[in-house]
Amino acid sequence: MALKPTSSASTVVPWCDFHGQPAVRLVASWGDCVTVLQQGGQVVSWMTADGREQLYLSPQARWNGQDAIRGGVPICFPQFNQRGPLIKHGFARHLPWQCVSVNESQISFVLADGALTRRLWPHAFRVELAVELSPGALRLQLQVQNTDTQPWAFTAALHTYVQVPDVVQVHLMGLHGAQRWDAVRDVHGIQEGAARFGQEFDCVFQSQPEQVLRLLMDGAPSDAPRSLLDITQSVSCPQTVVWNPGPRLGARLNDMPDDGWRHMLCIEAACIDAPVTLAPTQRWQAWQTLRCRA
Ligand SMILES: O=P(O)(O)OC[C@H]1O[C@@H](O)[C@H](O)[C@@H](O)[C@@H]1O
Repeated sequence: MALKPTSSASTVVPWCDFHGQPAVRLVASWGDCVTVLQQGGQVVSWMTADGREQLYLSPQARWNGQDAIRGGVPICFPQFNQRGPLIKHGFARHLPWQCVSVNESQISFVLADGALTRRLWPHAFRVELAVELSPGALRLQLQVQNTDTQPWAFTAALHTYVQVPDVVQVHLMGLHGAQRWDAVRDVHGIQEGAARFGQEFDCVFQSQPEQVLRLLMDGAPSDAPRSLLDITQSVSCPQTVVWNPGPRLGARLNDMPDDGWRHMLCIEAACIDAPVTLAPTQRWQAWQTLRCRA
């Protein structure tokens, strides 16, 4: 699974090096900047013009070109978590993707089936991730196409790691009244008020109509402005997964520092409870947007 910069013939790709791995960095004219790794088509940095990094990336992430990278926005495809026979969260985050276009505000990467993926999952497919910058905002658009002659089914998620000053101080609003499955306790219920963190948190929420999640990061140092992030997702993602390992599981994750759990919160646009079946040529699209409101 050697990672070599590849791109389509018509695109001149401004490759850069990111922890020894090929990546593409886009700096928009207004100063926001995004970096997408060839491995997994994974966004690994989104820095707004004020110089703030908005995504969490573990300082102990493994940069060997194969292991899943802890942070940024891993793409889970064609399987979410361990809900099927494939490796956890599917193979897409482990493989080299191809950069197919770069312009002043957008980078697109593609993963298509090949000999390796067909050994793991015997289907022809094309997955495209478009990463788009606008001032203070990041939009991730995922398109999955069946390029096979038979139907097949998948689950998927945009597994976004948001960087937070201190997760214990964070309020995640916008989920009040949502049905939730608490995967840590295996309990179904309804979310009351804002979600708060401090212990292992792993919940699948049923998305609500017009859902806007608002992350209020109170833990910023007192001289820093109070910061807010709004997160929306397409209706094609009927679930939102919220994950933080907390101190005990965090200490067992060897690709994360012991206190790493305090600085991240995963908010994932997900389509996982019912697999999507695509007929030949059919496409499915999903998106997630993150918007800073300082
Ligand atoms: O360690 P991984 O494979 O990247 O997965 C991290 C987490 O991803 C989340 O999406 C799941 O809900 C958790 O159950 C899981 O532990």
